[in-house]
Parts: sequence; C-alpha cells; structure tokens
Amino acid sequence: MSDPDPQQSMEALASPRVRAQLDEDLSPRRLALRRIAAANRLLIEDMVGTQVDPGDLDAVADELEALGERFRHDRPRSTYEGMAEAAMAGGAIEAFFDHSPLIGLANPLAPPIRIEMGEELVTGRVTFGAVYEGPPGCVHGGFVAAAFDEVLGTAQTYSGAPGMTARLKVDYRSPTPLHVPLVIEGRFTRREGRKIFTEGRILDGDTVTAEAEGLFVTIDPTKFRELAEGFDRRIAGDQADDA
Ligand SMILES: CCCCCCCCCCCCCCCC(=O)SCCNC(=O)CCNC(=O)[C@H](O)C(C)(C)COP(=O)(O)OP(=O)(O)OC[C@H]1O[C@@H](n2cnc3c(N)ncnc32)[C@H](O)[C@@H]1OP(=O)(O)O
Repeated sequence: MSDPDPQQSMEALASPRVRAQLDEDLSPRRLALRRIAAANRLLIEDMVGTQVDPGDLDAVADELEALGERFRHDRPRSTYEGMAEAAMAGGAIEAFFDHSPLIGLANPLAPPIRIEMGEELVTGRVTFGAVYEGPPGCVHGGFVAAAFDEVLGTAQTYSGAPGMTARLKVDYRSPTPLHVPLVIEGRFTRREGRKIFTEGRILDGDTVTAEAEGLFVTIDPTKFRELAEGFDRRIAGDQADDA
C-alpha cells in the first residue's frame, strides 16, 4: 500500500468532521434532518425520568407511535443507504458525518460532541445529558470510551493515513459528571508502519476524569467498500429470509 499524502488525508477525512458541524450552505433537507434530530434528542432527554402523569403515558405512546408511522416506510438499514447526500453516495462527505452517533447533528443519539482541530490538538466539547447516565449523576463508562474513540479517531488523521480502531485503553480516573461541559483532548503521538498511536484525556474544568490511549491501524480505503458490500449481501440474505 502506498503512503497517502497527509494533506490530502486531512482534507478528505478530518476537516469534513469540523465542516459537518457548521450550519453553512446546507440543503433544506439537511437542515430539516438536523432540526428533527435536535427535537428528537430533546424529547429523549426529557422523557428520561419523566414526571408525566401515569394516566397520560398511554396517550403519549399513541402520539409517538403515530409519528413513527410517518417514517416507517423509508427507514434505512444503514445511513449509507438512507442518506442520499452522503459520501458513499457520491455527495458531500460532511453529510456522512451528520449521521455519526457521536458528532452527528442529524443523529438524535449523538450527544453531540463538537470537534475542533488545532495544529496538533483535537478538542471535543460535549455535555452529556441524563440518557448517558451510568453511576448516579455520572457518564456511563461505555460512552466515555465511545467519546475517546471519536476524538482519538479524529486525532489519528494527523498521521496522514487514518485507519480503524484496533485497541482502545481507558483509565477512568474520577467520575465523569453529567450536565457539565467537558473537554476531550486527543493527540496523534507517532506512527510505526501501519500503526498509529494516539492519546487523550477528558477534563471537567481542571480535573482529569479519564485518560486513554488509542491504537489505529491504517487500512486500504477499499476495506470500507468491502464492508459496505458485505453489509449489502447480509441485507439481501435477510430480505430473502423474510420473503
Ligand atoms: C466515504 C465515507 C467514508 C468516510 C470514512 C470515514 C472514516 C472515519 C470514520 C470515523 C469513525 C470515528 C473513529 C471510530 C473508529 C472506529 O470506531 S472503527 C470501528 C472499530 N474497529 C473495528 O471494527 C476494527 C476491527 N478490526 C479490524 O478490522 C482489524 O483487526 C484491523 C484493525 C483493520 C487490523 O487488521 P489487519 O489490517 O489485518 O492488520 P494486522 O496485520 O492484524 O495488524 C497490523 C499491525 O497492527 C497490530 N495490531 C492489530 N490489532 C492490534 C491490537 N488489537 N492490539 C495491538 N496491536 C494490534 C498488529 O500486531 C500489527 O503490528 P505489526 O506486526 O505491524 O507491528
């Protein structure tokens, strides 16, 4: 495999994450999808621990089921399939990141983390709400790890040859609080052949709540295509089973 041009990789893979979080030059469809996701995110957050009168809960469920019916017919199996503007479909790569489960503004499951890319440091900013609760008042450790995966996954692009996460080590130093603006830092430290080393930490003010080391392994871009093709075959098999 030839070494990719670092500048090209940054352009192709890194900055679109940042551009994906701007509101500039968006099509009406993407703006609407982001609005829907934001409303959905708020709904999910507000529903956790709801104080709605128990007698009203069935009526709320009826409303949600009726709303769900409007989307059911075109529910995608994958965002690659469902997002006509996404990179895999030949459109703007930023649209692909709109669906990220960590940074995607059009994905209601995303907290979302806001990514900034400095000269050497990637900074993620996020406030985790109630739906991410693990220990009382604190972020579930799995979501801490997921946040690191995203931020270190961005930092690895500074290597010029980004790949997939092979190994993620997390040290949980102190509980990571909910409802508090957190800073997640990520750095590319070195590259050895296809192995890309990164490290990062999560800060609540001056307190380090967690530290991580991530190993990424450069892959041939065709691996993404193979993953997509394998997924298509699996779906085709499912549909044949359903018939
Ligand atoms: C167009 C639209 C698309 C846009 C595109 C965007 C892309 C940006 C997406 C961003 C997303 C955010 C960032 C999230 C990133 C994930 O979340 S990725 C998802 C989670 N990760 C995975 O699913 C990966 C699953 N694992 C694998 O597929 C394979 O194991 C790997 C990682 C590709 C490596 O396999 P391989 O290519 O066969 O490499 P292999 O020869 O086994 O290992 C190479 C070297 O790495 C070492 N190594 C491998 N695994 C390990 C390990 N676990 N521990 C230690 N060393 C290891 C080997 O020892 C070897 O070392 P050397 O002998 O060279 O010294």
